[in-house]
Amino acid sequence: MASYILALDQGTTSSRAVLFDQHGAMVGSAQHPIRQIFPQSGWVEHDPRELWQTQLSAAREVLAQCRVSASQVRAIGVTNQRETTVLWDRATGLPLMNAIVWQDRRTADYCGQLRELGYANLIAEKTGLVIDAYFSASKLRWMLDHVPGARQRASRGELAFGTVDSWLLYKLTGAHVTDASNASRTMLYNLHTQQWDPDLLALFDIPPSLLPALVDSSGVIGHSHAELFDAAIPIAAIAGDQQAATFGQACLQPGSSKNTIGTGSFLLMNTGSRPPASPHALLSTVGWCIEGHSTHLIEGSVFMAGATLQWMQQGLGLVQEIGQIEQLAMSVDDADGVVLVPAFSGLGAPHWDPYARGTILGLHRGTTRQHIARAALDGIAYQTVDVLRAIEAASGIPLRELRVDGGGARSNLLMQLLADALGIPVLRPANIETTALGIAQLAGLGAGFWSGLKEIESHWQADACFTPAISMDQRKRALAQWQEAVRRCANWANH
Ligand SMILES: Nc1ncnc2c1ncn2[C@@H]1O[C@H](COP(=O)(O)OP(=O)(O)O)[C@@H](O)[C@H]1O
Ligand SMILES: O=P(O)(O)OC[C@H](O)CO
Repeated sequence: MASYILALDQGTTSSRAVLFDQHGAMVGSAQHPIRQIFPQSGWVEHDPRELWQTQLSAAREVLAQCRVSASQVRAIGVTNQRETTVLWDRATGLPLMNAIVWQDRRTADYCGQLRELGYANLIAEKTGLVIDAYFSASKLRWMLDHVPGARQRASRGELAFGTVDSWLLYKLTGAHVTDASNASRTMLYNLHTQQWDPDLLALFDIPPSLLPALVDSSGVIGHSHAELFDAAIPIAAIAGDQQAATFGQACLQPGSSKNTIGTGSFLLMNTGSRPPASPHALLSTVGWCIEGHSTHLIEGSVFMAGATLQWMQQGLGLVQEIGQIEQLAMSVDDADGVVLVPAFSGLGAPHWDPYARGTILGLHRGTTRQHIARAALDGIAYQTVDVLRAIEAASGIPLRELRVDGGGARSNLLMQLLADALGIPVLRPANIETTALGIAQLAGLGAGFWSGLKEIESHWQADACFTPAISMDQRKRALAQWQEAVRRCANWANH
């Protein structure tokens, strides 16, 4: 009887379940969208119960659709939007409030105070992170300070904190665990000791009893509750979605890199068995931890990429379907001087400005929605250039090509604009669900379904290669205009 690996990919905009066969080929998938809750400007929340219910429904659906029984599933791997913070009651399993999503900026002022108090070097040295509202620590502190009674209950050991992986693992198995790839995004994990850091817990005023236990990214962690599927299934991997995508893109050697264009855009380079010495304005993060050995990555995180197109569809009502933005943008030769900086949630790497806001410059009477659509795609590409240049400077390794995946990789025009802006070839794999593939591979390795990295690498196949088609001069001019636009949107929310 054939057997399979089931990947659960809880992303920012949807919960997906993808089934893979013995060859690493996708045999089916199911997906449910997630409600985005915006209580105030700069705040973004998800309902944790919805994250779980949509994830469970997607898992059940893909099994039913493919007529695969739970006993045929050798292992489940869980991957997730990172940093997003959940706080729940250990006794009832109920969340105390909505999850605070990674894009949420409510703790920007508190993070600014930490920077002013001179904690930037200490935090960078211990965690590899830049002080920013992006990470979980300040979000968890906010919850403890704002949910009535939470701090007292936390100090009595009644509450549990987790990123979305922990929350899903808790619902699947009852265990309260996370792995180093997710822990390294909390700002509470020490990259060098590979443990939660007591000094940081004290700094953020977080009781250690809230924290999940640390487990390997690959290896059997537990089994799903029998009543969830028609048999208990081993859970054999956990990893943050960007790290899983790096694995799924077969970036297994130092120097290899990928960019995922989903809600945000995340460029990661493998730096081997040690954290990079000086990540500059980038992040040093754990890729995956197998048998206690961590592989490290350097990362540039951009907060709004594909989400810019969602805003154009849902916020502006410019198009019915996101795919139509590409058609609009293709009907003009260029953006005709319009530049769109998608700083809707501030700017991440390498600018780190929580008070920057989205900007459209260069409008004139002849500007059409086609030009604005084109400028939106350009803006997604130019943000990647800023990050790629910073990664090259930090690592000393010039990139010769870039592997790209995520929902944005569906757009051929965006892939071409990216190659034009970067000046290097952009490779799109046959399976752009590389996040799901990567976590399936980690689970397959952990459950002994696949023999090792050699077999895993053979799963990667190219679908298309986009090569730069503009001159160096054109690129230079476009990027200079972009840099100027970024400068002008800086600190906008404080004006
Ligand atoms: N045809 C398309 N062209 C460009 N972008 C697209 C297209 N289809 C989807 N997207 C973008 O992909 C993003 C979703 O990608 P996905 O990898 O599913 O993200 P996430 O994991 O963050 O939920 C959306 O923000 C959407 O704008
Ligand atoms: O849900 P995604 O794919 O946009 O990924 C979100 C990132 O993990 C945030 O750090």
